Amino acid sequence: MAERSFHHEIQSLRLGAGETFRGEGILAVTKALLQSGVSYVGGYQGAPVSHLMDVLVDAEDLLSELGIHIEACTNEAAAAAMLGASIAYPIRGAVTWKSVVGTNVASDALSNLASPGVIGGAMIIIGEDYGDGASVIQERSHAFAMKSSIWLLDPRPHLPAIVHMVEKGFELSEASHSPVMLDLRIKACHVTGEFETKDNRAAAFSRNAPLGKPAAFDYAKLSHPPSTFAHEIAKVTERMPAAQAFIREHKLNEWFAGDLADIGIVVQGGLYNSLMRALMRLDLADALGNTRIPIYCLNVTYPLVPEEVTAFCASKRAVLMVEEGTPDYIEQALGQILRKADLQTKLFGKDCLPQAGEYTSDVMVEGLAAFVEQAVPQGFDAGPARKIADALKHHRQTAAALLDAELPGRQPGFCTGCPERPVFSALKLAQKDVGPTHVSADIGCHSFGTLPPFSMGNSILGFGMSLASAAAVGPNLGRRPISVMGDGGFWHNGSITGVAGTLFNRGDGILVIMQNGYTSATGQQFMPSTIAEGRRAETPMNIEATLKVMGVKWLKTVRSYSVGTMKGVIKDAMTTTEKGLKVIIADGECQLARQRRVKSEDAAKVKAGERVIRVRYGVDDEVCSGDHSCIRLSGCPSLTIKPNPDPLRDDPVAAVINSCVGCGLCGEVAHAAVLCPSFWRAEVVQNPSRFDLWLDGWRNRLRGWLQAEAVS
Ligand SMILES: O=C(O)C(=O)Cc1c[nH]c2ccccc12
Repeated sequence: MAERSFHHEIQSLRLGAGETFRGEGILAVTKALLQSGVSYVGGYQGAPVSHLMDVLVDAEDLLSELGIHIEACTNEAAAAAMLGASIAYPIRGAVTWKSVVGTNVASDALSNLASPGVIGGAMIIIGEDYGDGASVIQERSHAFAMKSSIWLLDPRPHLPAIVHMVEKGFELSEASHSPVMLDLRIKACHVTGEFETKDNRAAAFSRNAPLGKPAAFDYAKLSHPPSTFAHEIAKVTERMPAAQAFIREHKLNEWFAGDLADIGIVVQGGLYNSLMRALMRLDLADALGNTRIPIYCLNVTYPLVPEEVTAFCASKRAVLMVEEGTPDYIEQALGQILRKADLQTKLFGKDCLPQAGEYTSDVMVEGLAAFVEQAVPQGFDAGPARKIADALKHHRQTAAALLDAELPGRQPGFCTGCPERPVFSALKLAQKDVGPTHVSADIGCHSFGTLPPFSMGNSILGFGMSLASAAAVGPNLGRRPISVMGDGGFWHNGSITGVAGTLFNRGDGILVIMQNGYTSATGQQFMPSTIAEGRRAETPMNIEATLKVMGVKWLKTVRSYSVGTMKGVIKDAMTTTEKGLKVIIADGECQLARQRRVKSEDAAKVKAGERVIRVRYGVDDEVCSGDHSCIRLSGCPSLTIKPNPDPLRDDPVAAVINSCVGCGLCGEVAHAAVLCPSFWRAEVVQNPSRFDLWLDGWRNRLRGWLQAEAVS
């Protein structure tokens, strides 16, 4: 169902003792969970951990053999809540989501989960969506670990290390009675490699072997006062020391020796590979992992183990803390540890490396060069390292200057045939007539409406929060704001924070719900109102019916490709004298999901000799005026330009390329904007019927006559 098929990975999940798993980091985690004897998994998909849920959903058969329950949670708070109750039992559970945003959503449940103390290991696998490839705001998840006494595992991106930390993570959770977070950066999720597998472990208690009775009632185990006061003390007096002892005894943090022994580097485990690459480029390490500067690699970034820190630093004149993002929590903690131990080791960190932004190997090359220059290790000349760093910087600058002149920008945008594109065309056209208003954007594929050619959105907030945010703008703007939300966002929280809130407060405004049937941006997962693959029968939730029951009176469902109708409905919503929330459901299946579905359905039909029609659009070169309004209004990747074949005209003409899926928007937009008669529509018929062949014969004959007429 989702974006990718995981057939291959699912086979790998069955590997036993002594075999070799090959694949991506995030999928190695799934195998590690099975080896750890979890009783359930849950989560909410999002980059870069979507695949963790997807592969487990696809591996339903294996999970039921092992008795593992899987819950596709409606949001991250629901996922955290699962752990919050299961910690009272001797069962292990793992949940996953993207961070930092998902952690924000989960934070209420998370605080409560972290209070009473854990019996069965509780693990949260967070996809740290930070850095150049990230899709959300840039903040650190580290703060959540610190404030809630949740231990933060940050394994170096190496499959055996990641798997080891999953397995040890559960033990740590149980030994210290605390939840743990396994923090996987984008690079760690996608790093490929191999590890030696173990047999999967069925849990002692699971769906196949139920506990049978509830936990004994114990008020002291409830995150409710006055128990919470005791929990707060237990966190610092018992759980933290137990965690530190476990981390030390099981050597979760790693030491790598080097000959420049009077300096050292402390690094977050997740940054280890980039650090090694940077050291290699500076001739300070080799490809086999041998380093000249000693490294203390923190596979657990919270809590720190002060004895380990002082042992590493005691013989060193200077250490560099390589810690990504802001604030520099670990560097501050190192400073305090050194000070309290009265060590004179000089501490470098954010003075050599940037305060903000991803620590790529390029960034680290510069920071390391600055560090060795200032730290002056004995018997070492920092000159060559500085030279290499400068040469690399110069090389990058030269390349950037050259590229800047030659390469056009390539913005991300809607897919070919996306049902959300026409809604923005209609919004643009409607605002031309009734004037501009505040467009409250949201998270999802529709957030691409904020980019050219639409460039619409005066604010964009968290997932499902567009309508809630419009509550402050509407009354003060004097115009109805338009909030855009996906069906994914509606179920994630918009139905409550937005719709219920607006109705309750008798707010006046417009909500456009993009109903495409999936949480598309995260990889086309199913959600409560998904109707694909017969889901309606199983989960009969329906947005239209839900809105009616909630009390929405002004409610219209419009086919999203009908630009003219949509424009009219938006204008009505903007101008009607009727007060209150007006909801427009823009209905159109995610085209990526649809193409995947239709492609296999059509292939089967063609094979069976059945008649199959594909619709294609094109532009008549002779009619196209070359003004390209169609491109400006649509932005479809299949709609482009080509040289004008007419030798008497030099303007390029519009052209539809082969990736067209026949959604028809180019024709529709032209119609709604009263622009252009140059679009044609064709039907490609496979396995034609006798009627098709007869019709085709007559059409050919007619064309022949007309051509003969034109020539004579
Ligand atoms: O998958 C992504 O990249 C997303 O941004 C989607 C998403 C999943 N969970 C969220 C919680 C808050 C904001 C966005 C998301």
